[in-house]
Amino acid sequence: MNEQDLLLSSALMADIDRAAREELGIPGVVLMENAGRGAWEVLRRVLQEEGTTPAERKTSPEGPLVFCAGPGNNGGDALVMARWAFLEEQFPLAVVTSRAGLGAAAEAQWEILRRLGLSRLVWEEEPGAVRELLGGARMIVDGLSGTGLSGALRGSAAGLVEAMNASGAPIASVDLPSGFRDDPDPGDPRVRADLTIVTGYLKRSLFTALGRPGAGRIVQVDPGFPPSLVRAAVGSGGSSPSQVRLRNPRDLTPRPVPADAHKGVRGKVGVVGGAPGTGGAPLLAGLGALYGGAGMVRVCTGAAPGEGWCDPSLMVKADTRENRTGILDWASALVIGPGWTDAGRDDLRDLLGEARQRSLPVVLDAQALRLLEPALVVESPQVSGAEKSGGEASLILTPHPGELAAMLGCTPRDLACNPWEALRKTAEIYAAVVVLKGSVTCVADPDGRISVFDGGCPALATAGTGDVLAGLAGALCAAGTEAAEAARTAVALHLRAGQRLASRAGWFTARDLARSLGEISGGAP
Ligand SMILES: NC(=O)C1=CN([C@@H]2O[C@H](COP(=O)(O)OP(=O)(O)OC[C@H]3O[C@@H](n4cnc5c(N)ncnc54)[C@H](O)[C@@H]3O)[C@@H](O)[C@H]2O)[C@@H](O)CC1
Ligand SMILES: [K+]
Repeated sequence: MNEQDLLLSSALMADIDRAAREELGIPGVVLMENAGRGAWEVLRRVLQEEGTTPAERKTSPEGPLVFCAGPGNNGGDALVMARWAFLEEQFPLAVVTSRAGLGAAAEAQWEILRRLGLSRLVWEEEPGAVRELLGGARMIVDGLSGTGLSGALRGSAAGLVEAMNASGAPIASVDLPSGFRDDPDPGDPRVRADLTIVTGYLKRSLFTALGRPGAGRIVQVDPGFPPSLVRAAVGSGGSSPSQVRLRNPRDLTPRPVPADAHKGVRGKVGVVGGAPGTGGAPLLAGLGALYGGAGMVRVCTGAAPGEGWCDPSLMVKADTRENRTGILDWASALVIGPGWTDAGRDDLRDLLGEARQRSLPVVLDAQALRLLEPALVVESPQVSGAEKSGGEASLILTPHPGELAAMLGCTPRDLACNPWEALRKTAEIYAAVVVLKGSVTCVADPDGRISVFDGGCPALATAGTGDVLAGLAGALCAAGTEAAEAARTAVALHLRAGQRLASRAGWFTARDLARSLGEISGGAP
Protein backbone atom coordinates (compact mmCIF):
# COMPACT_ATOMS: atom_id res chain seq x y z
CA MET A 1 0.00 0.00 0.00
CA ASN A 2 1.46 3.37 -1.00
CA GLU A 3 1.35 6.28 1.42
CA GLN A 4 1.04 3.78 4.23
CA ASP A 5 3.00 6.03 6.56
CA LEU A 6 0.30 8.73 6.51
CA LEU A 7 -1.61 9.16 9.75
CA LEU A 8 -5.21 10.20 9.15
CA SER A 9 -8.01 11.32 11.39
CA SER A 10 -10.91 8.88 11.60
CA ALA A 11 -13.04 11.56 9.94
CA LEU A 12 -10.77 11.75 6.91
CA MET A 13 -10.51 7.97 6.69
CA ALA A 14 -14.31 7.76 6.66
CA ASP A 15 -14.36 10.34 3.81
CA ILE A 16 -11.91 8.20 1.82
CA ASP A 17 -13.97 5.08 2.50
CA ARG A 18 -17.02 6.91 1.18
CA ALA A 19 -15.21 8.23 -1.89
CA ALA A 20 -13.95 4.72 -2.72
CA ARG A 21 -17.52 3.45 -2.72
CA GLU A 22 -19.42 6.38 -4.14
CA GLU A 23 -16.98 8.01 -6.56
CA LEU A 24 -15.05 4.98 -7.73
CA GLY A 25 -17.84 2.46 -7.37
CA ILE A 26 -15.85 -0.05 -5.35
CA PRO A 27 -18.56 -2.01 -3.53
CA GLY A 28 -18.35 -1.78 0.25
CA VAL A 29 -18.58 -5.54 0.49
CA VAL A 30 -15.38 -5.84 -1.59
CA LEU A 31 -13.48 -3.50 0.70
CA MET A 32 -14.87 -5.33 3.72
CA GLU A 33 -13.85 -8.71 2.32
CA ASN A 34 -10.33 -7.47 1.60
CA ALA A 35 -10.06 -5.88 5.03
CA GLY A 36 -11.45 -8.88 6.93
CA ARG A 37 -9.45 -11.45 5.02
CA GLY A 38 -6.24 -9.45 5.34
CA ALA A 39 -6.87 -8.99 9.05
CA TRP A 40 -7.51 -12.70 9.52
CA GLU A 41 -4.22 -13.53 7.80
CA VAL A 42 -2.38 -11.24 10.19
CA LEU A 43 -4.10 -12.81 13.16
CA ARG A 44 -3.45 -16.36 11.99
CA ARG A 45 0.25 -15.54 11.62
CA VAL A 46 0.27 -14.18 15.12
CA LEU A 47 -1.53 -17.25 16.48
CA GLN A 48 0.39 -19.90 14.61
CA GLU A 49 3.61 -19.02 12.88
CA GLU A 50 5.02 -16.91 15.65
CA GLY A 51 3.59 -19.30 18.21
CA THR A 52 2.89 -16.47 20.64
CA THR A 53 0.02 -14.36 21.74
CA PRO A 54 0.61 -10.62 21.45
CA ALA A 55 1.06 -9.95 25.12
CA GLU A 56 1.70 -11.49 28.47
CA ARG A 57 -1.98 -11.90 29.13
CA LYS A 58 -3.51 -15.09 30.36
CA THR A 59 -4.43 -17.02 27.26
CA SER A 60 -6.21 -20.34 26.96
CA PRO A 61 -4.43 -22.20 24.15
CA GLU A 62 -7.37 -24.55 23.63
CA GLY A 63 -9.97 -21.79 24.04
CA PRO A 64 -12.04 -20.24 21.26
CA LEU A 65 -11.39 -17.16 19.20
CA VAL A 66 -14.18 -14.87 20.34
CA PHE A 67 -15.32 -12.36 17.72
CA CYS A 68 -17.17 -9.38 19.23
CA ALA A 69 -19.04 -7.58 16.46
CA GLY A 70 -20.61 -4.14 16.69
CA PRO A 71 -23.38 -2.89 14.38
CA GLY A 72 -21.22 -1.09 11.80
CA ASN A 73 -18.68 -2.06 9.17
CA ASN A 74 -16.07 -2.62 11.86
CA GLY A 75 -18.27 -5.46 13.09
CA GLY A 76 -18.60 -6.60 9.48
CA ASP A 77 -14.80 -6.81 9.18
CA ALA A 78 -14.66 -8.94 12.34
CA LEU A 79 -17.35 -11.29 10.98
CA VAL A 80 -15.45 -11.70 7.69
CA MET A 81 -12.43 -12.65 9.82
CA ALA A 82 -14.61 -15.16 11.68
CA ARG A 83 -15.66 -16.74 8.38
CA TRP A 84 -12.07 -17.20 7.21
CA ALA A 85 -11.16 -18.62 10.59
CA PHE A 86 -14.11 -21.01 10.40
CA LEU A 87 -13.18 -22.19 6.90
CA GLU A 88 -9.78 -23.34 8.13
CA GLU A 89 -11.52 -25.85 10.41
CA GLN A 90 -8.92 -25.73 13.11
CA PHE A 91 -10.02 -22.95 15.41
CA PRO A 92 -12.93 -23.19 17.82
CA LEU A 93 -14.75 -19.88 17.59
CA ALA A 94 -17.63 -17.92 19.03
CA VAL A 95 -19.47 -14.75 18.08
CA VAL A 96 -20.81 -12.08 20.43
CA THR A 97 -23.08 -9.25 19.31
CA SER A 98 -25.37 -6.87 21.12
CA ARG A 99 -29.14 -6.73 21.30
CA ALA A 100 -29.33 -3.59 19.18
CA GLY A 101 -28.60 -5.85 16.20
CA LEU A 102 -26.37 -5.37 13.22
CA GLY A 103 -26.46 -2.88 10.37
CA ALA A 104 -27.08 -4.22 6.85
CA ALA A 105 -23.46 -4.94 5.91
CA ALA A 106 -22.57 -6.69 9.17
CA GLU A 107 -25.89 -8.55 9.17
CA ALA A 108 -25.13 -9.94 5.69
CA GLN A 109 -21.82 -11.27 7.04
CA TRP A 110 -23.51 -12.75 10.10
CA GLU A 111 -26.13 -14.46 7.89
CA ILE A 112 -23.38 -16.40 6.08
CA LEU A 113 -21.96 -17.55 9.41
CA ARG A 114 -25.42 -18.52 10.63
CA ARG A 115 -26.00 -20.65 7.55
CA LEU A 116 -22.63 -22.24 8.10
CA GLY A 117 -24.00 -23.41 11.43
CA LEU A 118 -22.63 -20.89 13.93
CA SER A 119 -24.65 -19.48 16.78
CA ARG A 120 -24.00 -16.30 18.69
CA LEU A 121 -24.34 -14.91 22.17
CA VAL A 122 -26.06 -11.61 22.77
CA TRP A 123 -24.21 -9.59 25.39
CA GLU A 124 -27.18 -7.98 27.10
CA GLU A 125 -29.10 -11.29 27.29
CA GLU A 126 -26.36 -13.48 28.74
CA PRO A 127 -23.71 -11.27 30.30
CA GLY A 128 -22.52 -14.04 32.62
CA ALA A 129 -22.01 -16.50 29.77
CA VAL A 130 -20.26 -13.85 27.69
CA ARG A 131 -17.89 -13.00 30.54
CA GLU A 132 -17.08 -16.67 30.96
CA LEU A 133 -16.48 -17.07 27.24
CA LEU A 134 -14.21 -14.03 27.16
CA GLY A 135 -12.27 -15.24 30.18
CA GLY A 136 -11.50 -18.57 28.48
CA ALA A 137 -10.68 -17.13 25.06
CA ARG A 138 -7.51 -17.87 23.19
CA MET A 139 -7.98 -14.42 21.66
CA ILE A 140 -10.73 -11.82 21.61
CA VAL A 141 -11.27 -10.07 18.30
CA ASP A 142 -12.62 -6.59 18.90
CA GLY A 143 -14.89 -5.31 16.14
CA LEU A 144 -17.23 -3.10 18.17
CA SER A 145 -16.33 0.25 16.61
CA GLY A 146 -13.82 1.81 14.26
CA THR A 147 -13.75 5.06 12.36
CA GLY A 148 -17.54 5.43 12.51
CA LEU A 149 -17.74 5.98 16.26
CA SER A 150 -19.40 9.26 17.13
CA GLY A 151 -18.80 10.51 20.68
CA ALA A 152 -17.70 8.19 23.44
CA LEU A 153 -18.95 4.60 23.31
CA ARG A 154 -22.35 4.57 24.98
CA GLY A 155 -24.82 2.09 26.31
CA SER A 156 -24.26 -1.61 26.46
CA ALA A 157 -21.18 -1.42 24.19
CA ALA A 158 -19.35 0.36 27.03
CA GLY A 159 -20.17 -2.56 29.34
CA LEU A 160 -18.91 -5.08 26.81
CA VAL A 161 -15.65 -3.15 26.48
CA GLU A 162 -15.24 -3.30 30.23
CA ALA A 163 -15.88 -7.07 30.18
CA MET A 164 -13.35 -7.58 27.38
CA ASN A 165 -10.67 -5.61 29.23
CA ALA A 166 -11.42 -7.42 32.49
CA SER A 167 -11.30 -10.89 30.91
CA GLY A 168 -7.51 -11.09 31.02
CA ALA A 169 -7.50 -12.69 27.55
CA PRO A 170 -5.43 -11.12 24.77
CA ILE A 171 -7.30 -8.73 22.49
CA ALA A 172 -6.79 -8.08 18.79
CA SER A 173 -8.66 -4.97 17.66
CA VAL A 174 -9.83 -4.44 14.13
CA ASP A 175 -8.84 -1.05 12.67
CA LEU A 176 -8.92 0.74 16.03
CA PRO A 177 -9.35 -0.44 19.61
CA SER A 178 -13.05 0.19 20.08
CA GLY A 179 -13.74 3.50 21.74
CA PHE A 180 -10.82 5.29 20.05
CA ARG A 181 -11.83 8.53 18.33
CA ASP A 182 -10.30 11.76 17.02
CA ASP A 183 -11.17 13.91 20.03
CA PRO A 184 -11.20 11.52 22.95
CA ASP A 185 -11.60 12.14 26.62
CA PRO A 186 -9.28 10.26 28.98
CA GLY A 187 -12.34 8.81 30.73
CA ASP A 188 -13.80 7.27 27.54
CA PRO A 189 -14.53 3.54 27.67
CA ARG A 190 -12.08 1.93 25.24
CA VAL A 191 -10.57 -1.43 24.55
CA ARG A 192 -7.02 -2.02 25.68
CA ALA A 193 -5.62 -4.03 22.78
CA ASP A 194 -2.49 -6.13 22.50
CA LEU A 195 -2.61 -6.04 18.73
CA THR A 196 -4.31 -3.54 16.43
CA ILE A 197 -4.85 -4.63 12.85
CA VAL A 198 -5.42 -1.40 10.97
CA THR A 199 -7.54 -1.69 7.84
CA GLY A 200 -6.28 0.91 5.41
CA TYR A 201 -4.41 3.99 6.59
CA LEU A 202 -3.06 4.48 10.09
CA LYS A 203 -5.25 6.57 12.35
CA ARG A 204 -3.83 9.45 14.35
CA SER A 205 -5.60 8.46 17.54
CA LEU A 206 -3.32 5.40 17.74
CA PHE A 207 -0.23 7.59 18.09
CA THR A 208 -1.22 10.00 20.85
CA ALA A 209 0.09 9.69 24.41
CA LEU A 210 -3.41 8.63 25.44
CA GLY A 211 -3.93 6.12 22.65
CA ARG A 212 -0.59 4.49 22.05
CA PRO A 213 -0.39 2.33 25.20
CA GLY A 214 -3.85 0.90 24.44
CA ALA A 215 -3.09 -0.09 20.86
CA GLY A 216 -0.38 -2.69 21.43
CA ARG A 217 1.45 -3.89 18.35
CA ILE A 218 0.19 -2.14 15.23
CA VAL A 219 -0.03 -3.96 11.87
CA GLN A 220 -1.61 -2.63 8.68
CA VAL A 221 -3.62 -4.43 6.02
CA ASP A 222 -4.70 -3.00 2.69
CA PRO A 223 -8.38 -3.27 1.77
CA GLY A 224 -7.59 -1.79 -1.66
CA PHE A 225 -8.06 1.96 -1.28
CA PRO A 226 -6.52 3.67 -4.33
CA PRO A 227 -3.62 5.85 -3.08
CA SER A 228 -4.81 8.65 -5.40
CA LEU A 229 -7.82 9.04 -3.11
CA VAL A 230 -5.75 9.56 -0.01
CA ARG A 231 -3.41 11.92 -1.83
CA ALA A 232 -6.33 14.01 -3.02
CA ALA A 233 -7.91 14.04 0.43
CA VAL A 234 -4.73 14.96 2.29
CA GLY A 235 -3.71 17.46 -0.39
CA SER A 236 -7.03 19.26 -0.16
CA GLY A 237 -6.88 19.44 3.61
CA GLY A 238 -10.21 17.70 3.90
CA SER A 239 -11.42 17.44 7.45
CA SER A 240 -7.87 17.14 8.83
CA PRO A 241 -5.36 19.83 7.95
CA SER A 242 -1.61 19.20 7.91
CA GLN A 243 0.22 16.09 6.92
CA VAL A 244 1.19 13.71 9.65
CA ARG A 245 3.51 10.83 8.80
CA LEU A 246 5.00 7.97 10.75
CA ARG A 247 8.77 7.87 10.30
CA ASN A 248 11.09 4.94 10.64
CA PRO A 249 14.05 6.02 12.79
CA ARG A 250 16.36 3.88 10.66
CA ASP A 251 15.62 6.03 7.61
CA LEU A 252 17.31 9.04 9.19
CA THR A 253 21.07 9.15 9.46
CA PRO A 254 23.50 12.01 10.03
CA ARG A 255 25.39 13.41 7.06
CA PRO A 256 28.59 11.52 6.33
CA VAL A 257 31.68 13.31 7.62
CA PRO A 258 34.54 13.57 5.12
CA ALA A 259 37.60 11.45 5.95
CA ASP A 260 39.84 14.53 6.16
CA ALA A 261 37.46 16.45 8.46
CA HIS A 262 39.05 18.41 11.29
CA LYS A 263 37.19 19.32 14.44
CA GLY A 264 36.13 22.73 13.07
CA VAL A 265 34.39 21.07 10.12
CA ARG A 266 32.43 18.83 12.44
CA GLY A 267 30.82 21.86 14.01
CA LYS A 268 31.11 23.98 17.17
CA VAL A 269 28.23 23.86 19.61
CA GLY A 270 27.70 26.42 22.35
CA VAL A 271 25.51 25.56 25.32
CA VAL A 272 24.12 28.19 27.69
CA GLY A 273 22.38 26.96 30.80
CA GLY A 274 22.96 25.76 34.35
CA ALA A 275 22.43 27.35 37.75
CA PRO A 276 23.50 26.37 41.26
CA GLY A 277 21.99 22.91 41.80
CA THR A 278 21.27 22.25 38.11
CA GLY A 279 24.80 22.18 36.80
CA GLY A 280 24.55 18.74 35.23
CA ALA A 281 21.94 19.66 32.62
CA PRO A 282 24.04 21.88 30.31
CA LEU A 283 26.95 19.44 30.60
CA LEU A 284 24.73 16.58 29.49
CA ALA A 285 23.60 18.72 26.55
CA GLY A 286 27.27 19.27 25.80
CA LEU A 287 27.92 15.54 25.92
CA GLY A 288 24.93 14.94 23.64
CA ALA A 289 26.53 17.35 21.17
CA LEU A 290 29.98 15.75 21.38
CA TYR A 291 28.73 12.19 21.03
CA GLY A 292 26.35 13.42 18.33
CA GLY A 293 29.34 14.32 16.21
CA ALA A 294 30.24 17.93 17.09
CA GLY A 295 33.95 18.72 16.83
CA MET A 296 33.99 21.07 19.83
CA VAL A 297 31.59 22.07 22.58
CA ARG A 298 31.71 25.06 24.89
CA VAL A 299 29.40 25.35 27.86
CA CYS A 300 28.55 28.67 29.54
CA THR A 301 27.08 27.71 32.89
CA GLY A 302 25.61 29.53 35.87
CA ALA A 303 26.39 26.57 38.15
CA ALA A 304 29.17 26.55 40.72
CA PRO A 305 32.60 25.67 39.30
CA GLY A 306 32.92 21.91 38.85
CA GLU A 307 29.28 21.16 39.62
CA GLY A 308 28.05 18.17 37.66
CA TRP A 309 31.47 17.84 36.03
CA CYS A 310 31.35 14.92 33.69
CA ASP A 311 33.88 15.06 30.89
CA PRO A 312 37.15 16.92 30.32
CA SER A 313 36.39 17.22 26.59
CA LEU A 314 33.84 19.90 27.40
CA MET A 315 35.14 23.47 27.58
CA VAL A 316 33.26 24.90 30.55
CA LYS A 317 33.11 28.60 31.45
CA ALA A 318 31.11 30.73 33.85
CA ASP A 319 27.97 32.37 32.50
CA THR A 320 29.17 35.98 32.29
CA ARG A 321 28.31 38.63 29.70
CA GLU A 322 31.81 38.38 28.26
CA ASN A 323 31.69 34.60 27.98
CA ARG A 324 28.25 34.74 26.37
CA THR A 325 29.57 37.07 23.69
CA GLY A 326 32.57 34.78 23.28
CA ILE A 327 30.42 31.74 22.75
CA LEU A 328 28.12 33.59 20.31
CA ASP A 329 31.11 34.66 18.20
CA TRP A 330 32.60 31.18 18.27
CA ALA A 331 29.75 28.69 17.90
CA SER A 332 28.12 27.38 14.74
CA ALA A 333 24.95 26.43 16.68
CA LEU A 334 23.60 27.30 20.11
CA VAL A 335 21.65 25.30 22.69
CA ILE A 336 19.96 27.47 25.33
CA GLY A 337 18.08 26.41 28.43
CA PRO A 338 19.16 23.16 30.10
CA GLY A 339 19.26 23.79 33.87
CA TRP A 340 18.95 27.56 33.32
CA THR A 341 16.74 28.02 36.36
CA ASP A 342 18.08 31.46 37.35
CA ALA A 343 17.64 33.07 33.96
CA GLY A 344 15.06 35.73 33.17
CA ARG A 345 13.23 36.74 30.01
CA ASP A 346 15.78 39.50 29.25
CA ASP A 347 18.57 36.92 29.23
CA LEU A 348 16.71 34.91 26.65
CA ARG A 349 15.75 37.96 24.60
CA ASP A 350 19.36 39.15 24.42
CA LEU A 351 20.84 35.76 23.63
CA LEU A 352 18.23 34.85 21.06
CA GLY A 353 18.47 38.24 19.36
CA GLU A 354 22.25 38.10 19.17
CA ALA A 355 22.31 34.49 18.02
CA ARG A 356 19.90 35.23 15.25
CA GLN A 357 21.75 38.37 14.17
CA ARG A 358 24.68 36.03 13.61
CA SER A 359 22.40 33.55 11.78
CA LEU A 360 23.14 30.86 14.34
CA PRO A 361 20.74 27.94 14.48
CA VAL A 362 19.30 27.79 18.00
CA VAL A 363 17.84 24.97 20.05
CA LEU A 364 15.67 26.08 22.98
CA ASP A 365 15.05 23.56 25.74
CA ALA A 366 13.80 23.36 29.32
CA GLN A 367 13.87 26.74 31.15
CA ALA A 368 14.32 28.66 27.90
CA LEU A 369 10.92 27.36 26.85
CA ARG A 370 9.35 28.61 30.07
CA LEU A 371 10.70 32.08 29.26
CA LEU A 372 9.79 32.05 25.59
CA GLU A 373 6.99 34.12 24.18
CA PRO A 374 6.12 34.74 20.54
CA ALA A 375 7.30 38.36 20.66
CA LEU A 376 10.87 37.22 21.36
CA VAL A 377 10.93 35.30 18.10
CA VAL A 378 8.93 37.69 15.98
CA GLU A 379 11.19 40.59 16.99
CA SER A 380 14.22 38.59 16.08
CA PRO A 381 15.73 39.77 12.79
CA GLN A 382 16.55 36.40 11.26
CA VAL A 383 13.04 35.07 11.42
CA SER A 384 11.56 37.98 9.54
CA GLY A 385 14.32 37.63 6.94
CA ALA A 386 13.71 33.91 6.60
CA GLU A 387 10.00 34.48 6.27
CA LYS A 388 10.48 37.05 3.53
CA SER A 389 12.70 34.74 1.52
CA GLY A 390 10.56 31.69 2.32
CA GLY A 391 13.67 30.26 3.98
CA GLU A 392 13.94 27.47 6.50
CA ALA A 393 13.37 28.06 10.19
CA SER A 394 16.53 27.69 12.20
CA LEU A 395 14.90 27.59 15.58
CA ILE A 396 14.18 24.28 17.27
CA LEU A 397 12.01 23.99 20.39
CA THR A 398 12.15 20.73 22.35
CA PRO A 399 9.34 20.80 24.93
CA HIS A 400 7.96 17.90 26.90
CA PRO A 401 4.15 17.93 27.23
CA GLY A 402 4.24 20.02 30.44
CA GLU A 403 6.37 22.68 28.78
CA LEU A 404 4.30 22.80 25.60
CA ALA A 405 1.08 22.94 27.60
CA ALA A 406 2.45 25.90 29.60
CA MET A 407 3.43 27.65 26.35
CA LEU A 408 -0.08 27.20 24.93
CA GLY A 409 -2.14 27.68 28.07
CA CYS A 410 -3.61 24.20 27.85
CA THR A 411 -3.02 21.06 29.91
CA PRO A 412 -0.74 18.06 29.24
CA ARG A 413 -3.95 16.03 29.24
CA ASP A 414 -5.25 18.02 26.25
CA LEU A 415 -2.02 17.27 24.40
CA ALA A 416 -2.20 13.59 25.34
CA CYS A 417 -5.65 13.35 23.75
CA ASN A 418 -5.03 15.33 20.60
CA PRO A 419 -1.66 17.04 20.07
CA TRP A 420 -1.87 17.63 16.32
CA GLU A 421 -3.42 21.06 16.04
CA ALA A 422 -1.49 22.37 19.05
CA LEU A 423 1.78 21.28 17.49
CA ARG A 424 0.98 22.75 14.12
CA LYS A 425 -0.04 26.04 15.74
CA THR A 426 3.09 26.27 17.88
CA ALA A 427 5.38 25.63 14.92
CA GLU A 428 3.58 28.36 12.99
CA ILE A 429 3.50 30.94 15.78
CA TYR A 430 7.19 30.58 16.58
CA ALA A 431 8.28 29.87 12.98
CA ALA A 432 10.12 27.00 14.59
CA VAL A 433 10.55 23.27 14.45
CA VAL A 434 8.77 21.86 17.49
CA VAL A 435 9.77 18.53 19.00
CA LEU A 436 7.14 17.22 21.42
CA LYS A 437 8.97 14.62 23.48
CA GLY A 438 7.31 11.52 24.88
CA SER A 439 6.93 7.80 24.37
CA VAL A 440 5.73 8.84 20.93
CA THR A 441 7.75 11.86 19.78
CA CYS A 442 6.38 14.29 17.20
CA VAL A 443 8.35 16.81 15.16
CA ALA A 444 6.33 19.66 13.61
CA ASP A 445 7.70 21.84 10.81
CA PRO A 446 6.59 25.46 10.50
CA ASP A 447 4.85 24.51 7.24
CA GLY A 448 2.47 22.23 9.12
CA ARG A 449 3.97 18.82 8.42
CA ILE A 450 4.37 16.52 11.40
CA SER A 451 6.70 13.51 11.67
CA VAL A 452 5.87 10.88 14.27
CA PHE A 453 8.39 8.55 15.89
CA ASP A 454 6.93 5.51 17.59
CA GLY A 455 8.80 2.95 19.63
CA GLY A 456 8.47 3.77 23.29
CA CYS A 457 11.58 3.02 25.28
CA PRO A 458 10.86 3.34 29.02
CA ALA A 459 14.58 3.40 29.80
CA LEU A 460 14.76 6.77 28.01
CA ALA A 461 12.38 8.23 30.59
CA THR A 462 15.15 9.25 32.96
CA ALA A 463 16.67 12.55 34.09
CA GLY A 464 18.87 14.29 31.56
CA THR A 465 17.97 12.41 28.39
CA GLY A 466 16.15 15.50 27.11
CA ASP A 467 19.32 17.57 27.63
CA VAL A 468 21.24 15.01 25.57
CA LEU A 469 18.64 15.31 22.80
CA ALA A 470 18.90 19.11 22.74
CA GLY A 471 22.69 18.89 22.48
CA LEU A 472 22.44 16.33 19.71
CA ALA A 473 20.06 18.53 17.71
CA GLY A 474 22.54 21.39 18.20
CA ALA A 475 25.38 19.21 16.87
CA LEU A 476 23.46 18.28 13.74
CA CYS A 477 22.63 21.95 13.10
CA ALA A 478 26.25 22.90 13.70
CA ALA A 479 27.29 20.37 11.06
CA GLY A 480 25.09 22.19 8.55
CA THR A 481 21.92 20.13 8.58
CA GLU A 482 18.77 22.20 8.08
CA ALA A 483 16.77 22.61 11.31
CA ALA A 484 13.77 20.37 10.60
CA GLU A 485 15.93 17.56 9.28
CA ALA A 486 18.32 18.02 12.22
CA ALA A 487 15.45 17.73 14.69
CA ARG A 488 14.02 14.62 13.03
CA THR A 489 17.44 13.00 12.79
CA ALA A 490 18.20 13.83 16.42
CA VAL A 491 14.95 12.21 17.56
CA ALA A 492 15.65 9.12 15.45
CA LEU A 493 19.24 8.69 16.66
CA HIS A 494 18.27 9.35 20.28
CA LEU A 495 15.52 6.72 20.11
CA ARG A 496 17.77 4.16 18.47
CA ALA A 497 20.56 4.80 20.97
CA GLY A 498 18.11 4.36 23.84
CA GLN A 499 16.68 1.15 22.43
CA ARG A 500 20.12 -0.29 21.74
CA LEU A 501 21.38 0.52 25.18
CA ALA A 502 18.23 -0.75 26.90
CA SER A 503 18.49 -4.06 25.06
CA ARG A 504 22.10 -4.46 26.17
CA ALA A 505 22.17 -2.89 29.58
CA GLY A 506 18.63 -2.38 30.85
CA TRP A 507 18.24 0.87 32.78
CA PHE A 508 20.82 3.55 32.08
CA THR A 509 21.70 7.15 32.84
CA ALA A 510 21.74 10.10 30.48
CA ARG A 511 25.54 9.98 30.38
CA ASP A 512 25.45 6.35 29.24
CA LEU A 513 22.93 7.35 26.61
CA ALA A 514 25.28 9.97 25.21
CA ARG A 515 27.95 7.31 24.75
CA SER A 516 25.50 4.95 23.05
CA LEU A 517 24.58 7.86 20.81
CA GLY A 518 28.20 8.04 19.73
CA GLU A 519 27.99 4.46 18.50
CA ILE A 520 24.80 5.07 16.52
CA SER A 521 25.75 8.51 15.13
CA GLY A 522 29.29 7.48 14.36
CA GLY A 523 28.09 4.39 12.50
CA ALA A 524 29.61 1.73 14.81
CA PRO A 525 28.47 -1.77 13.79
N1 LIG B 1 -16.38 -0.07 3.07
C1 LIG B 1 -16.20 -0.93 4.02
O1 LIG B 1 -17.02 -1.76 4.23
C2 LIG B 1 -14.99 -0.86 4.85
C3 LIG B 1 -15.11 -0.70 6.21
N2 LIG B 1 -14.08 -0.64 7.00
C4 LIG B 1 -14.36 -0.76 8.42
O2 LIG B 1 -15.47 0.01 8.74
C5 LIG B 1 -15.23 0.80 9.88
C6 LIG B 1 -16.12 1.98 9.82
O3 LIG B 1 -17.42 1.46 9.82
P1 LIG B 1 -18.73 2.31 10.19
O4 LIG B 1 -18.62 3.65 9.60
O5 LIG B 1 -19.84 1.47 9.76
O6 LIG B 1 -18.73 2.47 11.74
P2 LIG B 1 -18.06 1.58 12.88
O7 LIG B 1 -18.29 0.16 12.63
O8 LIG B 1 -16.71 2.06 13.11
O9 LIG B 1 -18.82 1.92 14.24
C7 LIG B 1 -19.83 2.71 14.32
C8 LIG B 1 -21.04 1.93 14.71
O10 LIG B 1 -21.21 1.99 16.09
C9 LIG B 1 -22.40 2.67 16.42
N3 LIG B 1 -22.03 3.85 17.20
C10 LIG B 1 -21.61 5.04 16.75
N4 LIG B 1 -21.32 5.86 17.76
C11 LIG B 1 -21.58 5.15 18.89
C12 LIG B 1 -21.49 5.45 20.26
N5 LIG B 1 -21.05 6.64 20.68
N6 LIG B 1 -21.81 4.50 21.16
C13 LIG B 1 -22.24 3.29 20.76
N7 LIG B 1 -22.35 2.96 19.47
C14 LIG B 1 -22.04 3.87 18.53
C15 LIG B 1 -23.13 3.01 15.17
O11 LIG B 1 -24.32 2.27 15.19
C16 LIG B 1 -22.21 2.55 14.06
O12 LIG B 1 -22.85 1.57 13.30
C17 LIG B 1 -13.76 1.02 9.82
O13 LIG B 1 -13.23 1.32 11.09
C18 LIG B 1 -13.26 -0.31 9.32
O14 LIG B 1 -13.16 -1.24 10.36
C19 LIG B 1 -12.73 -0.84 6.49
O15 LIG B 1 -12.33 -2.09 6.82
C20 LIG B 1 -12.59 -0.64 5.03
C21 LIG B 1 -13.68 -1.00 4.20
K1 LIG C 1 -12.47 -2.14 16.75
